[in-house]
Amino acid sequence: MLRHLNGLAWRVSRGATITTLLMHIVVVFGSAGIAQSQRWVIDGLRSHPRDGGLTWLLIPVAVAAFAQAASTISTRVAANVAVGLAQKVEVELSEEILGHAAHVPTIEHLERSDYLDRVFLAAKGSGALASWTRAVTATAVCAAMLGLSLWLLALVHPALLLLGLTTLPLLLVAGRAQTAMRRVTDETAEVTRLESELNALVLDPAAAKEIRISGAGQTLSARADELWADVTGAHHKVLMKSAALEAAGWLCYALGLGGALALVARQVIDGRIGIGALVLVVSLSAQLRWQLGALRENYRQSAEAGRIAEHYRWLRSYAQNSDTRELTPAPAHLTSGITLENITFTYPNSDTPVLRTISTHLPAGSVVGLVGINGAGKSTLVKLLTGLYRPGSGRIVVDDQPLTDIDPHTWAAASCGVFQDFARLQLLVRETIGVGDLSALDDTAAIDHAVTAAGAADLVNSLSAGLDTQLGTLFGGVDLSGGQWQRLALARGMMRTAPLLLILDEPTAALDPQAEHDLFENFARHARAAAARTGAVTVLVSHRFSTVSMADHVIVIADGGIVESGSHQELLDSGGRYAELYATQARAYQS
Ligand SMILES: Nc1ncnc2c1ncn2[C@@H]1O[C@H](COP(=O)(O)OP(=O)(O)OP(=O)(O)O)[C@@H](O)[C@H]1O
Repeated sequence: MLRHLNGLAWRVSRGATITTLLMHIVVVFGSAGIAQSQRWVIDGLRSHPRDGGLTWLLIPVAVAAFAQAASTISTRVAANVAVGLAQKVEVELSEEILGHAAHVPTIEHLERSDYLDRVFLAAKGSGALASWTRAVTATAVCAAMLGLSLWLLALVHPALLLLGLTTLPLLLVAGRAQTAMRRVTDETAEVTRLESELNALVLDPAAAKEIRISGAGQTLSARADELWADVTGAHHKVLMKSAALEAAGWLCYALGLGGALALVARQVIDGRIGIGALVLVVSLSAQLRWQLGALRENYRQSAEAGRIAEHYRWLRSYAQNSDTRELTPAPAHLTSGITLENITFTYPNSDTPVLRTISTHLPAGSVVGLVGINGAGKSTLVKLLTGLYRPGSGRIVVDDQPLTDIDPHTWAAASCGVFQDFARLQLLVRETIGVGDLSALDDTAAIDHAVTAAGAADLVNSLSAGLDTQLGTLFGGVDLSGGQWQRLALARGMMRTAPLLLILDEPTAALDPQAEHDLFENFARHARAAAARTGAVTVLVSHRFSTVSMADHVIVIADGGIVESGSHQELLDSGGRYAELYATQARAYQS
């Protein structure tokens, strides 16, 4: 991972990478130079006669001034350049993290809290991760400065090396504190996510209506505050414990330092070493304290980045593992159609199967209606067909090829659809429609065609800047009614002109009956054109029988299985579940 980050840093700015490295080397030798030159000056004062001139002072003073200037300037330059470099690396890393999250073709992981925790921690920590190289280099620099200081001390008296030992407890404590903090951060990730979600909900304009009317805003805020108090409470406990251990570590170091100063003072009094050595030890002791603090802090940052790197690696391997097999692209045409063989499915966060045994054939070029009461599993079946979820058992076969052998990205590119929980993309109108087929994002003619097919031409023409109108109030654009947003979602779903699978999952729920009728006629034309070109299968989920009756073939789902199938008329004639649902709806319309 560190190699990957170094590679990223090198790619985004070679100059900054080299400058940081050189500046760090100057810092290491600069600090040792300062201490050593002080010793030369003091010892020189004793050994040179007072009336013998001061030319001997020139070299040590020049070394001291140069070392001081070089060390200070290099520290500043290294810090500033490293921050700029880390920011650039962070941008690249954030893109990679979102790329890994988007690369997974299914969506079941988005409902797994362990996955979401990892994404949350990796995305939140991308700054720390981007600074990993800097933190590791700074740790190495501090360790080198510490080593150099200890070496200079050993030159005064070998016993002073023991001062190095007294720094160990402090370093051990830093490692322990880091491990404890990592554990508590990972353990509280889900609660932290929930707290952010609650706060976001209070500010979300879409949820604002219900929250204001129900007066739940304060309750949600209070709940978020409670969760935050839990998270900070857990962190606080670890911090307090670490602070106590750290204080013990510093005490150990202070005792060592006191002993070292006493030893050197004794040597000076006995005339075994010069007073310059005492000054050197005092100067190095001050530096040691600073070096230790910096070592500890940089180590903490390195360890923190290492923790984030673990989540990042997990995400990367999760995204890569999802397509390790040899896969073939989706076919250009369907000849036989799509077959479902003994499909079962249970959501990852549930124990109750939604689909028990689904076996059926959806012929190429046909329009298939899916019918069933709320919660019967219609949308779930649609998600399995589009490859957003994988069946628990059984298989989906496209012509004669199992769907699991088809590259999911090409299958997604061969599918288009409109779902009941369609997205309200707050972009320009042309973008919110154009993302339905990224290759045609800049193709105004294709977008106009989709707009007309979805019956959204009047809507687009009524907007002040037409296709270039900004949508949504988040960015000062216009807001639309539910039905108008839905029409744009429909236009988006119609951008792909040669799909193999067209999905309409209750696409017209927000439209009035006349609008629905017009829309379905338009859509049927689109579906027939696609069927003639590619043998596309159209799956239509609707509660409105006037719409379902236009399908070639209707499948009734109940209790996790298919209870009836046939044409609209056949099902009415058989007097089964479909006829019963139809009669209930007809009565409701009459009354
Ligand atoms: N992400 C999910 N995690 C767990 N359970 C889910 C999830 N999505 C749906 N379910 C459950 O699966 C069952 C089938 O849901 P599905 O959305 O497929 O029904 P549906 O037939 O499309 O219903 P509706 O007509 O209301 O749209 C329901 O009991 C629902 O609660």
